[in-house]
Amino acid sequence: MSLKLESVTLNLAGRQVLPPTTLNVPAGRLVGLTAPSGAGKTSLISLAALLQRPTSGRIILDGVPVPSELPTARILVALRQQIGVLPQNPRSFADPRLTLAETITAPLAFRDHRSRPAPLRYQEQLLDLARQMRLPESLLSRLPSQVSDGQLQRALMARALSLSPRILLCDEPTSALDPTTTAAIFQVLRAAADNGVSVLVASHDRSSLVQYCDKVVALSELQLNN
Ligand SMILES: Nc1ncnc2c1ncn2[C@@H]1O[C@H](COP(=O)(O)OP(=O)(O)OP(=O)(O)O)[C@@H](O)[C@H]1O
Repeated sequence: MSLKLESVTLNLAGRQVLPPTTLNVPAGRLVGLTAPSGAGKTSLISLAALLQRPTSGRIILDGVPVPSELPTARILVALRQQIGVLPQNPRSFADPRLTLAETITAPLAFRDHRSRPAPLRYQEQLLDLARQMRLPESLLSRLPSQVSDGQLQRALMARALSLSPRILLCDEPTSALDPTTTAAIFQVLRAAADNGVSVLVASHDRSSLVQYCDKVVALSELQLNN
């Protein structure tokens, strides 16, 4: 599913935190995004994830603009379920009461209208996702407070992949990882793109972006022609 942000802006607390920005991530492409701290990369990802509405501009999925009037909650949920998001700060995002197994399978439980996480029902997918993310099975019963930042980051990446998204948005996916695990994560992102997923990766690790991405863009370049 292709993702296009067309001259999107975001105002928060009366201030423009994202100036007009245009970005295109075609289906099957892995696009890297670099930006200085505070330039608006997290804001851009939250717009692309349909977690916030742009103040102006349009978001276009597979050529179809997302309505600027809030679509019904059901349509919005259906669209969001096609978009996997790895947040920048895993520690503040993860629910401290859920085990890694519950965290990873929570989107599957939500999709199936379960009121509680049910990792045993999704055991096969859980083990497959953990394997892809190089997470030992023995960690899956632990709480976020009982694992390292890098292990939690990999669990949240597994969560982002759990619904087989058609768009994947990753905010600093390897900030807490060693070089070997970083390479493994980028290989997973590469494989997702090769399977037709549109992948956007924001990272300060420019050398990994250059090594694995089809294209690396600076946020400032996306704002020049608007
Ligand atoms: N709720 C808010 N209200 C007002 N300003 C905000 C709010 N959230 C973020 N900002 C401001 O918006 C700008 C962009 O924030 P954003 O989090 O998108 O930056 P970023 O590029 O992801 O930065 P970093 O790499 O440091 O995480 C920053 O200057 C920030 O201070």
